[in-house]
Parts: sequence; C-alpha cells; structure tokens
Amino acid sequence: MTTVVVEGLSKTFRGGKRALKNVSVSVDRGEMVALIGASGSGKSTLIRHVAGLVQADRNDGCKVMVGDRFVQTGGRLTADARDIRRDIGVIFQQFNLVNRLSVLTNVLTGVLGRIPAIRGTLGLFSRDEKIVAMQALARVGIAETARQRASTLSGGQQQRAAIARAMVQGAQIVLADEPIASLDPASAKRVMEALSEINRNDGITVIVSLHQVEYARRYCPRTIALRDGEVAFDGPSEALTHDFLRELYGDASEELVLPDVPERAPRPQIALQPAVAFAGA
Ligand SMILES: Nc1ncnc2c1ncn2[C@@H]1O[C@H](COP(=O)(O)OP(=O)(O)OP(=O)(O)O)[C@@H](O)[C@H]1O
Repeated sequence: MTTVVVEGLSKTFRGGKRALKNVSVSVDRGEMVALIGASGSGKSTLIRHVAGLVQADRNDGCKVMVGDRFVQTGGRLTADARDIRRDIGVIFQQFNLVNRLSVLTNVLTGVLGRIPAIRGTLGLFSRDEKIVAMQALARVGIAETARQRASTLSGGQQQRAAIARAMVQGAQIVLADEPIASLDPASAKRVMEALSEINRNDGITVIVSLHQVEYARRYCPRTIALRDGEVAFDGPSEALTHDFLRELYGDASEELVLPDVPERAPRPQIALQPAVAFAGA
C-alpha cells in the first residue's frame, strides 16, 4: 500500500528559485528510503511539502498524499493537512527539542495532538503515557537521560529523543531531514540504527535525507536522488555507482563516496535518467 504520493510537484520560491521541478515519487508503507543529492538539490523542500509545511506552486496537476488523504492539491493545503500531520513525525537536523524541558517531557509532547489541550498545556501526562515515553526512550537507548534537561544531551542523543517522540506520537511515517548531518560517525550510526529499528519492528515508513551516501547504502534499501530539483535516480541503493555519484555531487563527490561503492556496477535497474519510474505508483 502506498503511503506517500507526490505528483507533479513544483516549487518556486520568492525571488524566482525553482527548487522542485515537476517531481513525482511514491513510497510504499513500511519502506525506508534515502533522499540524497547535492546541497540545494531540493531534499528539504520536498520533505517540507510532504509534511504540509510548505505549499507547492499553483498547478492543478499537483498533489501530495499521505496515507489515503491529500495534504495538498493544486498548491493549496487541504483542510485535512493539520490532522494528517499527527501521523507524521518530523525530525530536523537540529532544534528538535525544547531545551529547558526534560527529555521525558520532550518525548511526551508527542501525545499533545491526541490529548485534551488543557492537559497538554499544564503538562498533566498520565502514568501510562509516561510509561510509553520511557519505553520509547529505552528503545532508542537513552532511558537514563529521561530526567535531564534536553539541553544537556549530545546531538546524537537529541536526535534519538526526537525519534522516541515520534514513536510516542504514534507516527505512521517519519520524515527525517538530515538527522545525522552534524554528528560524529558513532552517533550517526546510532541514530540511523534507531530509525532502522522503528522501520523494521513497527513498520513505520521512513524517508530520510542524507548527505552521507554510505548511510543510504547501509540502512536504506531504496534511494531517491535529486539533482537541481528533479529526480535523477530512484532505485535500489546498492545500484548507486561511483560514476553516478560523481556526476550527482560534482566537486563534492570525493568526500561523499563510499570506498565500497563499485567503480562501475551493472547499470541500475531504474536510473540515471530525468524521467524516472516510480515504485508503487
Ligand atoms: N525559503 C526559501 N526561500 C528561497 N529559496 C529557498 C528557500 N528554501 C530553499 N530555497 C532554495 O531552494 C533550493 C533547494 O533548497 P533545499 O533546502 O530544499 O535543498 P537541500 O537539497 O535540502 O540542500 P541542503 O542539503 O544544503 O540542505 C536551494 O537553492 C535553496 O537556496
């Protein structure tokens, strides 16, 4: 079953920058998909459209669906968008948590969309909700930090707390926008493992934008690559080759390419072309 459908999505920012050009992709429920591309290729913009945080260019053919509901159509957010956002956990590169609150309270904010506003405002979380939040923290390996202020966590721990919050939220889909961009390799690995774990064990669909191609290959069976606002590749991550990545990243490619990426692999099954086939469309 398809979880995310994007069709004919174009985005032109004020000032005339065309960040996305007629992008169409779809992601099936339970997939873990990497979104890669050079800086400025449109990864964040695409994620923000799926999350309903940005409106596309006005165009009747444009639609963004999550589950079986429209987040936006024709460049306008739908009345459902707000409701749909409850099913989406969004994790950014940083600033995911409220620094002055405890880690546990941050994780508990995941339930805010589902409890009476007054309880949320007063921070009156039930014992069961706290247990669920503690279990989520344990699953991402940072239960011992529950009482600490969020500001005292390392970057990687903060990202894992944000993943725990998405779990408590009951998110069906997690959109992670460069969650490991500023982390050391050990922390990055733990964050990717936490995302992978909720994907495998809870069936949560994960779309994660990454600068580090090696993590896409290691954790995500499928990769979508953007180049200058267009889909340049959509296929198995193992089909990514040095040649393609060099072309995709230009001058920055040497830092990004994994040593174990084949110099010249068999041609990807779906790939390296402006018009791309979409799995599950
Ligand atoms: N609010 C905005 N106003 C104007 N231009 C924007 C805005 N947001 C993004 N852009 C431009 O749109 C293009 C795509 O940006 P986006 O952030 O989606 O790229 P990205 O692939 O996520 O890049 P990075 O990897 O550096 O985060 C860039 O040229 C960027 O400068």
